Amino acid sequence: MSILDGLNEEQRMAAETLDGPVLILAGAGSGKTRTITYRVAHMIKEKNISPYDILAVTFTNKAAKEMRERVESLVGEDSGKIQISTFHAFGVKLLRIYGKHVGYDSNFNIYDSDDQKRVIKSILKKLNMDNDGLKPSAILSKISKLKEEGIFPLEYEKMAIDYYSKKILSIYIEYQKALKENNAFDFSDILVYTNELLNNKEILEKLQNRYKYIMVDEYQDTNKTQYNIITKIAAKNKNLCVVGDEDQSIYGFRGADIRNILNFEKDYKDATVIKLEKNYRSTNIILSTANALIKNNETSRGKNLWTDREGGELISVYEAETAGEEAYHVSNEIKKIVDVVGGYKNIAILYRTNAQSRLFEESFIKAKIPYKIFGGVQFYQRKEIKDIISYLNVVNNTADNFSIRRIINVPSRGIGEKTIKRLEEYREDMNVPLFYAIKNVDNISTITPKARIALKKLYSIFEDLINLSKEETVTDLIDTLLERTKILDTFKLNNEDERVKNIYELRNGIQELEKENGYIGLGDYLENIALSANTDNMDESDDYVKLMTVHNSKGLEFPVIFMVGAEEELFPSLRENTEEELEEERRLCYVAVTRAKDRLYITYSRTRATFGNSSFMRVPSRFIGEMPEKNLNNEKVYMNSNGYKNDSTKVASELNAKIEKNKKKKKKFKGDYAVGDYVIHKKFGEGKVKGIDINRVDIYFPGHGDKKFPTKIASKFLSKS
Ligand SMILES: Nc1ncnc2c1ncn2[C@@H]1O[C@H](COP(=O)(O)OP(=O)(O)OP(=O)(O)O)[C@@H](O)[C@H]1O
Ligand SMILES: [Mg+2]
Repeated sequence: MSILDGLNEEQRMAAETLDGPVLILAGAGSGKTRTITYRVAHMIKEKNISPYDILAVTFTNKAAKEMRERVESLVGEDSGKIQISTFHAFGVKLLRIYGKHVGYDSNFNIYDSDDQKRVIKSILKKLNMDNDGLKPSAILSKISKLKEEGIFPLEYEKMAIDYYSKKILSIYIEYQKALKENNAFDFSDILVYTNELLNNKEILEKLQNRYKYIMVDEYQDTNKTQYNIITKIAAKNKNLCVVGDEDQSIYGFRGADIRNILNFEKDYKDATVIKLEKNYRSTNIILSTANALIKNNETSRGKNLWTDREGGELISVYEAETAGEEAYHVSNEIKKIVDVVGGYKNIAILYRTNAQSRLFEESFIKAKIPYKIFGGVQFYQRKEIKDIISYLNVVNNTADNFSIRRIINVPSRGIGEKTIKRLEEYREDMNVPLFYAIKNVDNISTITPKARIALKKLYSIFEDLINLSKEETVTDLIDTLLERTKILDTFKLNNEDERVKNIYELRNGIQELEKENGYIGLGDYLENIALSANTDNMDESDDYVKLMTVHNSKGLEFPVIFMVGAEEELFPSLRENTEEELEEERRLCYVAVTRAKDRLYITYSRTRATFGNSSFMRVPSRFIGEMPEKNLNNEKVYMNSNGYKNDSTKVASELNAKIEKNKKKKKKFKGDYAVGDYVIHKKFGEGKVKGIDINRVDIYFPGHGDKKFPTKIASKFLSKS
């Protein structure tokens, strides 16, 4: 009996080939993740390889947790010694140890997008650009993209020749400086600096000697920095096993580079390449549908995935009149099938954008269907929770000015704008963190006695918390924090019960965590929160319907999938219309379809409110038309015996005709704009018309995002390009 008995021949071969580079390139549901999980167990249990020698990188915390549990069930508690984590968690671990080499203290904080926005805003102010019409979120996504592609300020300087890029460059430089000054990393920087660490020969050698066997799941979605990190550490032993599926690369928009997996054989000439062709997940109906769909991608190399699960339920396609009716239909179907499919827990709703969740939520509440949404605004993003976390951030890292600024007057303690301005001036003059300016408030003569007392009180709270944090649990820390700041009293006074409840929930969560894991240091706790992701708390056994974006469903599987909102301009969502982007959307659809084990439902609506209240006529997604007709069971009103495709074309052309008619009608009073036209705006520069509504023109301006103008007055702002 071997652990590897649980694998088929090809999988087994991949799990047994331990020396040298191995590439497992295979389609969805073929057991890639299972293979590396078993491979790890086999190494430890049957090959006597020390668990400390192994580095396994997964795409999400959830995947890491699952892999660890799986390995544990196969080998026992040795699994705890293996480094199984996401790239980010691995990076943080290294930076805690070696951060000094890249200019960081080990107690660094991790900034989320809200923190990042605050940093950007303060820089815009500092550079006198806050009236330039630049959107912090647009700047941030540009900077992150540059980082993910490995382009740092020095390199960007050479590329930044136009007006807009030059502005971005100056913000980028200041931004990096600010993060370092506050001893904080943003998400991308965790990887960027981890990679930089590895330029230190001594450190690199240490890591190369330690991690003799490396495995990476979902390799098709690694970016350049992640690629570099792995390549460097693996360079000595070259025992690198990567698994992935080029047809599931869905993070190109965020800098993932599909070439990393496609060039593996070039990078490692002696690589063993293994293809897995048997799909264990889905019925033949679902699998053949996915195969047919992905064939439409030029870049797809074609797959011979097969399954012995012959036949299966046809894919149900449903056309709703409105988006609300779509949600209603889904609730109805769920009620019909829930008992047959083994409960709500076996059902997932996948959509293209988080915004679509609202209607489903409403309809599930009405229908009394238990559900949980993964993604959207997260618990830790709530104001009151962020406030508490900001206090803890300061306790953990007193250089963190942004966290201090956030809570300096929360709850209100009489510290006003003027006082803050004087503290900031002192901070700048003396070149110290804000924390020390507060400590030395007696030296700032311009601060009023009243404000001075308040600041001293705040400082003493911090002093006590910092002392406590060295020996007490995080729960104790929170209790003292609540008691000393009286933050709950303010909420209670204002009848903000929800906030009070949330803070208690936070506290209970910490207590649970401590019960499970014993003592947890403050730094570890904060890291845990910062790296937590949407799908972390998904428990397969809890009996509720799970709702999430297709992106978040990556690597997961469910007996029943509802793929909703299958409409042109939503899925595929065509932002800029390039062929490459369309192919990424198709890969996303392939991911959605292949999450389903037994049943797949596809729904779309003929109308959907997009801009504010107005309803837009919709066209069914081209992806439906690319699926084999014989696999689809149309519940469409327009269906007849000729099969789906004909109808799809008919419906589409009918809708298109309507849209054209509407467009023409609108053209009269909207000043002659048509979708696809280029226009010029004084402030935002050149933009492209994306959509026209009865009363709005929707225009995309590179660098500024989407802007909407009332049609009646649009011509005042815009001229034709
Ligand atoms: N040899 C096997 N015997 C039994 N079940 C298997 C085997 N290989 C895979 N499976 C099962 O098939 C399903 C899909 O496997 P897995 O999630 O590892 O596939 P994957 O290739 O990683 O999929 P994805 O591309 O979606 O990440 C799982 O439920 C897994 O347990
Ligand atoms: Mg997988």
